[in-house]
Amino acid sequence: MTVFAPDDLTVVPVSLGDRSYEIKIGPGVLAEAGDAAKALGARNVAVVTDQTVAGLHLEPVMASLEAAGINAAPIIVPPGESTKSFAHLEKVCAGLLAARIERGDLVLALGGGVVGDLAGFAAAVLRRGVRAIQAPTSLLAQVDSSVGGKTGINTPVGKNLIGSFHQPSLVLADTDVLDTLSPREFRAGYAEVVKYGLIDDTEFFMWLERNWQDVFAGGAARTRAIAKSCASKASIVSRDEFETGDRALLNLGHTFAHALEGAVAYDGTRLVHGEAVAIGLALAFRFSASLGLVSQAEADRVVDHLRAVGLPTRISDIPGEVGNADRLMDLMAQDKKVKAGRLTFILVRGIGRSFISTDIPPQNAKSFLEAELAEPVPSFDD
Ligand SMILES: NC(=O)c1ccc[n+]([C@@H]2O[C@H](COP(=O)([O-])OP(=O)(O)OC[C@H]3O[C@@H](n4cnc5c(N)ncnc54)[C@H](O)[C@@H]3O)[C@@H](O)[C@H]2O)c1
Ligand SMILES: O=C(O)C(=O)C[C@@H](O)[C@H](O)[C@H](O)COP(=O)(O)O
Ligand SMILES: [Zn+2]
Repeated sequence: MTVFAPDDLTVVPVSLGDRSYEIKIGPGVLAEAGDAAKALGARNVAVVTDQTVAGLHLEPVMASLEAAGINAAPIIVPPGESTKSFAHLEKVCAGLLAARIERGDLVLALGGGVVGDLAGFAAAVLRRGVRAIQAPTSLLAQVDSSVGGKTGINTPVGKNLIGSFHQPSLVLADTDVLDTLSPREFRAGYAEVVKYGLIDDTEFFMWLERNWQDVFAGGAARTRAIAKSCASKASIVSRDEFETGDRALLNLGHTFAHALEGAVAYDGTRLVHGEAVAIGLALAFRFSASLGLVSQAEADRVVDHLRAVGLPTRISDIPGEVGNADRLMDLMAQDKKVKAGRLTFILVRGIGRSFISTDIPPQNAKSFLEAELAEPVPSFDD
């Protein structure tokens, strides 16, 4: 259920019993940070952010907290995927302890998914758990990573392998801050928006095909896409918080995507998460087509949409070497959906018709990847 409140504010509830919370979406909602932290009973708030976001959006958040009588301490990390590491987790935890963040206090994650995952995980383990507010500043974080409580860091053998489920107490998605996001990062976030249509909402995918330019331009269509994405995620998370079933559908494209991110050693100059997801979505559709589950025409339609917005859809779109099929299979073997050594894939019978499959022989996946890697493909914007 999405509640449309006055003054352009959209509120999406996440129903999780005593861990329920609201996602507030709209222009200027970050100004509520101080009152929200006060209402949650915090005296001290540590604002974890990255250097880029700090330079653009930290000051008004600090001012809002201070105006509400809260002691606010910034903790600033370098931008980029390599910050989701043990080394930076240690630094953030040291900063939280130095700021004397107590169990009744709050960690406020101001940034993209990297800051959200890292700060959320630090909050989960600090003093065995303090509360967090997610204040997502990238499109990807507003439509996905700030919602649902997955937090964590990467390791050299795989993405997000160390982490915890730790739901935020509130999500403040300020649509104004997206104006400073780079076109590349906005596009990358859009891949996770498309994902919701592909999982179980054909209508939404068709709406995106018609309206993506308006979503990119900003205004009502963008807010609608963010709210719709949050509502989709909230619905799945509410029925399967700990991914024992349906929540795995949110991983559509991710078995491949995470292996590709690992293969480039989380080098964001070559590949950022949303781009990996775009390639992963295309691979999931082509893999499903190769298994006879979906028509090639339907797979092409998805690829056409991703390419129309400027997203990559092939492994060869990643600059430089990514390694061979064996390397990618090794990385996929560390996927958290592996059960008794068997890979789980999210496959599709159509657009909006995804399902969880645990019975794909590994040889099929390897042959598929070999074929994809052998494909001679000219250029990214082909
Ligand atoms: N927890 C989850 O459920 C979940 C879901 C999806 C993705 N993720 C994780 O999220 C991460 C990707 O998140 P991301 O795409 O936001 O990457 P990110 O956090 O690296 O942000 C992307 C870039 O945009 C910059 N940025 C962020 N907001 C900005 C703004 N308003 N203006 C200007 N620059 C801004 C950042 O400094 C960074 O350089 C990955 O680690 C991925 O694994 C987690
Ligand atoms: O929230 C989820 O569940 C997701 O799968 C969302 C994904 O977009 C996200 O990238 C998530 O971090 C992947 O989860 P993981 O468990 O495969 O690390
Ligand atoms: Zn993702």
